[in-house]
Amino acid sequence: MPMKSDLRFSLPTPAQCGEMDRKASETIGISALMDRAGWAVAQAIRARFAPCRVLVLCGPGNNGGDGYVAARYLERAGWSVQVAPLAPPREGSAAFGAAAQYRGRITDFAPENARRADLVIDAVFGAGLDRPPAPEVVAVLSAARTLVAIDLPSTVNGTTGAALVEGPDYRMSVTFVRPKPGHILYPGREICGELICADIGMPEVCLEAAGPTIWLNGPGLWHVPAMSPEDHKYRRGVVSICAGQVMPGATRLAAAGARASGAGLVRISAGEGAAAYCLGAPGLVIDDGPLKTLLEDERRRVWLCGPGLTEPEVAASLPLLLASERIVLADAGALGWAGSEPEKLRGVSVITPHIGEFTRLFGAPGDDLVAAAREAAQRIGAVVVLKGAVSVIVSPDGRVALNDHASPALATAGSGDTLAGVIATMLAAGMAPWEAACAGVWLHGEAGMRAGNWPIVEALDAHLGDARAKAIALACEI
Ligand SMILES: NC(=O)C1=CN([C@@H]2O[C@H](COP(=O)(O)OP(=O)(O)OC[C@H]3O[C@@H](n4cnc5c(N)ncnc54)[C@H](O)[C@@H]3O)[C@@H](O)[C@H]2O)[C@@H](O)CC1
Ligand SMILES: [K+]
Repeated sequence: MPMKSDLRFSLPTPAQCGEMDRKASETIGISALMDRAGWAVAQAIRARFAPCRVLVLCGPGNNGGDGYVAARYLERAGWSVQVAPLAPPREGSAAFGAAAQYRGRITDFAPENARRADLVIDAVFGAGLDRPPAPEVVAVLSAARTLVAIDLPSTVNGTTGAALVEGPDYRMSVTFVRPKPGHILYPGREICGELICADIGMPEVCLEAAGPTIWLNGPGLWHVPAMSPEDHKYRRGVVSICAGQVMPGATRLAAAGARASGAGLVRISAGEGAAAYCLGAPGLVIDDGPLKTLLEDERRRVWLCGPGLTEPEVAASLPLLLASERIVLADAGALGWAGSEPEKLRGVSVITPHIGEFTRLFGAPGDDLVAAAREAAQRIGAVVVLKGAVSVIVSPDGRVALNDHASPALATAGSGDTLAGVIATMLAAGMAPWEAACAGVWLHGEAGMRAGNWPIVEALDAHLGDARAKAIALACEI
């Protein structure tokens, strides 16, 4: 069973929102929530636009109901408003009540009306969108000069962020209670424009009843250990890294990332290649002994295997690490070594593939990254960090964190090696694998945001300590 995490980080799917609405209908009532939702939309628009001619496109469901309410409040504020219904709401529904309360102008659901308006509000479909909208709907949306979505654009899958059809981009989307995964994941994120999440007083029990399993990554969802007067290097944690002879740079970057994010001690297991590392950073310990002997030291629990390793080098190390039941983070060369047989990675704690590595291991993920990463995590029993502009961090128990705390500055060679080092440090500090991976991805993103314009990968290290301090401070505030 997925563990319950803090609801403030939750990203309920549209299906879970349906569950939340059902629970809400037993307590606060949908009409009250709809009134607050429509009011929040009108407020967000009034705060960002000067009074202008508004057309509200209303669908048959509750999303349309929110549209009628927003129309009523904008009209009350003196704006020029028209509503274009796609289809009438079901009699007796909350949306039916909202439509009845709107007594303003009604017009046809037609492209020419959208073209004439200064601002078009899309209240056609929201969480209930369950198939691609008809071409007539897309034609009307596409005719708009400026579009604002209520909850979600009527073209975007709220669970996956996939565009169900090619459609227009929005200036802003106003959602309620919590963002949905489709607001965070690409391309939905880009289509939505500015995202506003309005508090409409949804009782927390309703959100809890929805049973969210997807979370927005951030401090408070996990806690990174702070510095303590009782610290010593083994308490902070030892990170051991398998090193190769051909590409020492990747190993060194991972080692530097591990040290800069607060590891107590970083050791490089270099075997016959030790000479290549001995002249590197003086704070590193280089081991030239056989791996088997190094594994006799029980304090060396956490191992990073993959950055800079050839497949034979992985073959000579990873099976030994797994046999000795170490906490292993597998990346880069280790993923290549597994090829299209991900089961070879069973026993590792965390893997960190980018989309190309993921595809080689598990096949193309398709439109639903979360579902694909979940399946992968279950298949190998390890945390999967699917790296991208929004990284997807999945535990085998089904918990998912979406990380949008990142910067395009991270899209540079070696950045993944640094990340692997940071996650290894979090594991060495005693964090559980999913939490460690979430924390590592966030710290790496924070360092990227602090590193300024076009940083080289080594520049990230200078910001990892401050990133960790910020994560600790933020988690205390929450
Ligand atoms: N979750 C919340 O906290 C709240 C949600 N509210 C609103 O309720 C919305 C969800 O309402 P509903 O569940 O009624 O769903 P929608 O209003 O999104 O759409 C439902 C209807 O559209 C039909 N439909 C879906 N896709 C279609 C397509 N491509 N072509 C034609 N018909 C299609 C469905 O069969 C259904 O009849 C949210 O998006 C939000 O705007 C608010 O009213 C109040 C609070
Ligand atoms: K909508």
